[in-house]
Amino acid sequence: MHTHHPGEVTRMTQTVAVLGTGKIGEALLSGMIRAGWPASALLVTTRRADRAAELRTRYGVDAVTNADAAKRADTLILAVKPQDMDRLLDELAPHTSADRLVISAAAGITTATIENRLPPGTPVVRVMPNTPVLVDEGMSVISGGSHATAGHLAHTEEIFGGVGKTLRVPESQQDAATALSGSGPAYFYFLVEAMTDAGILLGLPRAQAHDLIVQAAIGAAVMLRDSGEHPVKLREAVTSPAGTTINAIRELENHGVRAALIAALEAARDRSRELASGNG
Ligand SMILES: NC(=O)C1=CN([C@@H]2O[C@H](COP(=O)(O)OP(=O)(O)OC[C@H]3O[C@@H](n4cnc5c(N)ncnc54)[C@H](O)[C@@H]3O)[C@@H](O)[C@H]2O)C=CC1
Ligand SMILES: O=C(O)[C@@H]1CCC=N1
Repeated sequence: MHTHHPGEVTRMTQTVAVLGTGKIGEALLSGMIRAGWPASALLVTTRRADRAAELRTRYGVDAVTNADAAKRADTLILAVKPQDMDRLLDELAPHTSADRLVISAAAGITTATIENRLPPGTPVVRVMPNTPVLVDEGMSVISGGSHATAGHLAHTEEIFGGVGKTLRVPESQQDAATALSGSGPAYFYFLVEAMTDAGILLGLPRAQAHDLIVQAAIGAAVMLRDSGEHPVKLREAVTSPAGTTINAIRELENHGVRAALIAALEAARDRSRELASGNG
């Protein structure tokens, strides 16, 4: 008896192209290969020939032109910067057809903007992934455009679900999701960097300070994910009466760290909105 994973048939018969293979494009490509996509079903496009050669060697995938990718691939994943999207859509439009699924990972760019530039009826899905897709702990936030069916969304989840979690949201929430989740890892890296500096100030060697903070981050992250407890409860459990932690917390409050984070994520959301209007 054979048991078929519903995704298997799709995977064997579908070609997926990653257009623009920079940081997020390559992260996704490597994740798809780890998740079992055959290299023969994957195409990439790049701006530079040496980059194409590098990706061919590293992953065994074919590097082609954007026009060829549009002709050959069933699913096109657009992973160029929002500022480069206009030009990419110009290159694709004459060669693609409405039976292609177009997935955009670009911050800010709406499905309507992409639909308007491609053959009428083209299904478009907007996804905001993040770089932890590199370690299969990504978060990909997904919204369908006006021609995206349940099947298109499921196919998108199959691709991005191989490298982490997925969540569907209405497209009106994508700018917020970008601020929280797309940019989110950067805030944690920033905190680790700052706290490692603090360790230096307190006299620890940099490597030890780094390791202590990273392990605190991992421990805290796993507890946040697995304990089912509210973050306030978890923090209270660390904060002993008249102890060390409360002294640190008072300084964080004095320096407005909570308000700073709220303002920071609001600024990221606003920038995502600006990028929608092609504001380089
Ligand atoms: N870096 C991140 O954490 C995340 C990035 N994104 C989105 O992913 C997109 C790419 O971001 P990054 O990977 O950080 O930038 P990146 O600059 O590393 O990658 C973009 C790549 O696209 C290539 N490119 C540009 N125009 C091209 C064209 N016409 N044909 C072929 N290749 C072309 C560039 O040479 C570059 O390698 C952006 O739209 C960004 O909003 C989304 C989620 C997270
Ligand atoms: O910084 C950016 O614009 C991209 C989108 C989300 C993460 N990186």
